[in-house]
Amino acid sequence: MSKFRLFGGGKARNAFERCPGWVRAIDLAEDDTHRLSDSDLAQSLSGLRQRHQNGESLDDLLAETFAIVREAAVRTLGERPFHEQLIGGAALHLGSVVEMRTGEGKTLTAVLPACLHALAGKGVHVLTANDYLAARDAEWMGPVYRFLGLRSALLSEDDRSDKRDTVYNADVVYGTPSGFAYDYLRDNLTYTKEEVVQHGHFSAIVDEADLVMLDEVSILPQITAPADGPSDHARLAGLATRLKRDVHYEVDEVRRTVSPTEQGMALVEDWLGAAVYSGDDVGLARRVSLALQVKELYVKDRDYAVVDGAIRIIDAATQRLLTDRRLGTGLDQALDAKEGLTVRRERQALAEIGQHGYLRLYPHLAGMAGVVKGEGEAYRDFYGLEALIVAPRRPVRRVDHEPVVYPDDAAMLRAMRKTVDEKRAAGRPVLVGTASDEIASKISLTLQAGGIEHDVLDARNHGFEAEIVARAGHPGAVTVLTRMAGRGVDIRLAEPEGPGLFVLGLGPLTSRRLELHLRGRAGRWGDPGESAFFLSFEDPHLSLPRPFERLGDAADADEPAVNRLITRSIEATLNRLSARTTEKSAHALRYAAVQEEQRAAVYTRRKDILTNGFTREQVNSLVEKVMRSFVIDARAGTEDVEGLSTTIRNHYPATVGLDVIAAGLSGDPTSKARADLIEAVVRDALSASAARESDLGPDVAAELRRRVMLAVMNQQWAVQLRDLDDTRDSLFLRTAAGGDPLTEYRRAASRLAARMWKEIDEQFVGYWFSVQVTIT
Ligand SMILES: Nc1ncnc2c1ncn2[C@@H]1O[C@H](COP(=O)(O)OP(=O)(O)OP(=O)(O)O)[C@@H](O)[C@H]1O
Repeated sequence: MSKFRLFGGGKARNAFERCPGWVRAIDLAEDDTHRLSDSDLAQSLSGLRQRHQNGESLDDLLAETFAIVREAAVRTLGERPFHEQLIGGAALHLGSVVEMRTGEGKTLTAVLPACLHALAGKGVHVLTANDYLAARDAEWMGPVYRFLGLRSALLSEDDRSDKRDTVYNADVVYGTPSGFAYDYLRDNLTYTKEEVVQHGHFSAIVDEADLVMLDEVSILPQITAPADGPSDHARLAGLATRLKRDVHYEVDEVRRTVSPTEQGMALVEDWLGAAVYSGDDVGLARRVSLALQVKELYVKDRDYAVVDGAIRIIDAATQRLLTDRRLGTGLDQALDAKEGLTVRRERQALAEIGQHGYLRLYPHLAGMAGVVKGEGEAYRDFYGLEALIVAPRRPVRRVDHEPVVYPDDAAMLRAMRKTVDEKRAAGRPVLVGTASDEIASKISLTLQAGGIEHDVLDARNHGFEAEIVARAGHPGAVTVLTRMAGRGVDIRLAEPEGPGLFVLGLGPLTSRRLELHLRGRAGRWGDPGESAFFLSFEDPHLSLPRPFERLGDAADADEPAVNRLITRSIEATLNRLSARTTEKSAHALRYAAVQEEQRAAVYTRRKDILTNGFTREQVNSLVEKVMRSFVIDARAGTEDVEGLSTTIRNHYPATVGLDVIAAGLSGDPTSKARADLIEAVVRDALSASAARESDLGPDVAAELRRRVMLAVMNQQWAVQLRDLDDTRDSLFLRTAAGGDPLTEYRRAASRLAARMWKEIDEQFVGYWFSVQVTIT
């Protein structure tokens, strides 16, 4: 029996204690399932589905299901899931984040809980890092599902013309988080329930969880429309260049905020001749903030590049230029202005949800990753999930060498060429990887200069060429990898008894996880293998203490520096980098939570209306509520008589005369006169509503009530998203003098939410009476 280790505990630990029992039961069932015919095997799965419907829990059905799936995998793929995979699958079922080393077979592992959860008939979503992996896994595992009579489908990000409702009818859907999130957002902008494609959220299994659940939490899938925003970005960019860091504003690199000092605020207001910080125009305050943010936090050729007169964002992890990646409303425009380019038209978000927010919609959520160790706390904090390590099936035989540091990049590359040449000459397949595009291209040039033939696996579109992967395991083959290409590349040795793959990683340092991913390309399945890492003193992340800098300078040009202190310094750098990433994510999530809560409220209400309609009674009580508040909010005395009369007339065809209004407003809001006026207005509005109903006829009225309410909610939610964004960014400015921006933001957000709900009610009433209906 394989061992598995746990950190965390409590309830999770009790549940995991069942794993060994399950594994025994699955093994015991093996002979029986083995004897079943193909069709009987599929039949027994549908029998389990029936039993689940009759009340047996998924826990109770786990062993039988896994036994059937195991047999199906043997018959279709010729692969029999190992104990480690059974335990991994059970842990996924229990909703944890499972560490299974690269090559341990996570793809097949996920099929076990996916089939189990498919018994519930509510759809299981398997999410992975990119389209390529989703397509590969869906196709690869498809035969197992088909064999068992289950439907599996691929949700492709590229091909949006798919019949998506058919995709979601499948038992198991493979896709990317943003692909799923996009459909969720689209569903929440629809007007009829027939247009909705997702059948709710039940169970999600996330592959490459480290990337999807931790690193990319703040990726924000959005549906946008052009907005007509003010375009003073160019002027504000000019202003930003005149302000001085630490005099007029302060920068927090980790939180990625820029806050003006008192002196700075005074200067800005003076220049603009407007009260930027009074809170009246949060939009302007935000644009000032954005101008400062792009000035300080977005560095040209590190974070973005200007290509053919347009901004292209550089992916921090891969150093690759991203096409179509935007930073977010306002930021892109501020960046255009900073670079003196034509400012793009602003777009307004109609709907958005962070990847984290989307994943949290699933009551059952589980993840798997090659490395989980060290990140248990983040999974717990962000998702409330426990982390679990499944020990590798065979001990890793790979020899990992400590990183060594060369005086500069050129020396590092020369050493790389020498090492590659030696290993290749000895008949070993060699893989050279780096996180940086720049270094990757230099690797290739250096190898070329040395006459060393090689393939480059650069996964431009997240896909890699199968032939290159196939060649990569041959003796003497040299392959250069960029980071993303490392994910999921499965290099098989052409000579399993040979010395194994040699992996050489090159700086700059990024994260321990990436390093382990790269090293993990070698020594899979207990294969022999070896890995080494070369860095250089030019590495921007590597802050070595002074003596070592001198050591680097003084050293013979090609002599690497390696000693305990350097190793420790590298460790410290990696720890710092990962703490920083986690802190950034945590910070982003604290803010996102505010929006998430409001979105949940809006979408819940919307879903109710989409499914049940917006009834006549609901309309009436809304009409009553809105009229009541108009009358109560009006001031006593004569001054508001005209005002109130206009307000109510703007909302429905009122017949209440000015004299009645004047009489009603003669007392304070608690007076008898006021109560009478409320009653008169409400009665008048309700009878107008009844007339409207009968003019339209029941069917059209029902349709209109629903559509108007949904349209108003769509519109107001878009306004709310913009206001929340503006508030968030301008608060850094307003709270610069003190106070906690998050607390301020929460407070402001709830004020905005109250305003939004009130607007929704009032706008609904206005439209309900005024929308022209043409029946075609
Ligand atoms: N039970 C099994 N029996 C035989 N081969 C298996 C089994 N499970 C998985 N494999 C093989 O192991 C290899 C690695 O599988 P897979 O790519 O799913 O690993 P992984 O854990 O996802 O690795 P990575 O972290 O690199 O994505 C594949 O070639 C797969 O066919």
